[in-house]
Amino acid sequence: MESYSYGISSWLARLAALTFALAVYLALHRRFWSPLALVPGPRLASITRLCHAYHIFKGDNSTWTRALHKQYGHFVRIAPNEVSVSHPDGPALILQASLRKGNWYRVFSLPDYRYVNTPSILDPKERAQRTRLFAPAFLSSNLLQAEPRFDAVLGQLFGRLDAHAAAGRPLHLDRQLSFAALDVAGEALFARPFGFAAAGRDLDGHLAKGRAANCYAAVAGHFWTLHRLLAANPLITRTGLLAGGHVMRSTFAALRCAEAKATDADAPSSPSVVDHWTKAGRDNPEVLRPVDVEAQIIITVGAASDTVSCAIQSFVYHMIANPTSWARAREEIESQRAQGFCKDPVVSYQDSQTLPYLRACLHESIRMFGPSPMGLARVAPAGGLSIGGQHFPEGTTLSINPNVMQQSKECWGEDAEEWNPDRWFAEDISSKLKYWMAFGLGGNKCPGENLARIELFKVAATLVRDYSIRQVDPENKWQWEGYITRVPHSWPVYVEKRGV
Ligand code: HEM
Repeated sequence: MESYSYGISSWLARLAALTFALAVYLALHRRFWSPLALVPGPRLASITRLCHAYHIFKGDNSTWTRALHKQYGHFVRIAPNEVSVSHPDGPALILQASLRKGNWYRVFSLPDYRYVNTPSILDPKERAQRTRLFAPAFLSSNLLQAEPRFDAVLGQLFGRLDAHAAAGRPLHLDRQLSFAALDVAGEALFARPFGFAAAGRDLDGHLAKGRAANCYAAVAGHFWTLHRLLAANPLITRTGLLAGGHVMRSTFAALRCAEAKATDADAPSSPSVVDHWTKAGRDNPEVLRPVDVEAQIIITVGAASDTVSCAIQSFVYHMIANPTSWARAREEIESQRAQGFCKDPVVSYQDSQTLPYLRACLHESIRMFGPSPMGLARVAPAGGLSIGGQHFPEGTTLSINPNVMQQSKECWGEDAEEWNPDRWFAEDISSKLKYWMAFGLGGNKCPGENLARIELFKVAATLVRDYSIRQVDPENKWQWEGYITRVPHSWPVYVEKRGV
């Protein structure tokens, strides 16, 4: 018996020694013999993905990546097989070329790996085929048919501001903006709100759960095999442990309703995004199964609120820190009002397009602090890819972080890190637009950009016209975590309503 247990422990010791030797070999290989060995970056990052994953988990991936580029230059090895690129040719060669997406994107298969949607499809041709069916629903002309319904939701948001202004109470604008963005998304997608803006509070802990899921997914995408076994496993989703919540229940109820409406000859005109998509599914059953439409809707609901909330927060935060910009934007609106524009209770999208300075401020605030903190990752094609004289072998993951490019002095000039909306009127601005990539670039660009722009312009114009806003503590800096989306918080404000 003794010799039997001695035999087992000796085998275990040998197994441990072998595992250790393999790990050392792998580390040495990645560090010194990999084709990327000469690309600079933190030593630990060249050996293990854990270093990058740690910064994603901490929520500071975007600032970490920016600091690394300042230290190491255009190319930084942020993981054994991933190089972050800040070379000015990078956006065109990586994002505007039709390259396969990095494996991380598979994490968007939600609720589990059986569900395929456009962000989780890595192959560019396959993705483009499906995007062609989904995209028409997001044309501005379609979305704007729902503008009166958006106004009803935004009216609830501004009603909340009015109540806080009247009571002189501090307001957590970040939360109210997220509620409104969720409900505008509900209106656009299903022609019904989720009910957050009316309630003025989180329902079913959606925001908190969503942010935990955002953190989990941002990390889990880099550990796909484990994720597939655990959270993205149909056996787990069937238990219902991870699904559910008010938004999911409302989403599926609205979907069933859209499917029923599809067979209803008396269905009203002005179809919602989901009406368009269920019809596209019926017309193209070989490409788009009902489950594919569901997968696309789930991801779209998830992508539509914190992004918009972050962008509007960025606008307000930067504008109140730069009161001359706020005053100039208000002057612009007043002069348009004198000519009969911008008079609706919530400024119409059409009227907001007569405000070039406001547009410049919106673009500048998203340039300074955009909602997407992750590097947008693509894979070097057969034959590899050369950028600025550096060759990357086939299969290397090359990522571009929008925040790095948007504040690069090489791309934007010496004042790249400073607030300056006037840069958007400079003669050479068109040559810089390829470095403004808050919505991504190329074939994978954000499909929700039109909806986001409608919300951003309407809310920004109405806020500047009707309110004065200041932080409760003017010295306070907002806080934020950046996982898949950056979510600022902890900067309560006082609002004052203007007599307009
Ligand atoms: C200011 C607001 C927004 C910003 C800055 C933003 C930004 C982005 C970015 C950077 C991407 C990834 C591009 C890439 O992987 O290369 C993306 C993808 C996506 N966005 Fe947005 N987004 C915003 C609002 C919205 C809204 C309102 C919706 C929905 C109505 C939406 C839906 C999506 C979807 C579904 C994807 C995945 C697209 C795909 O790969 O097929 N986004 N967005």
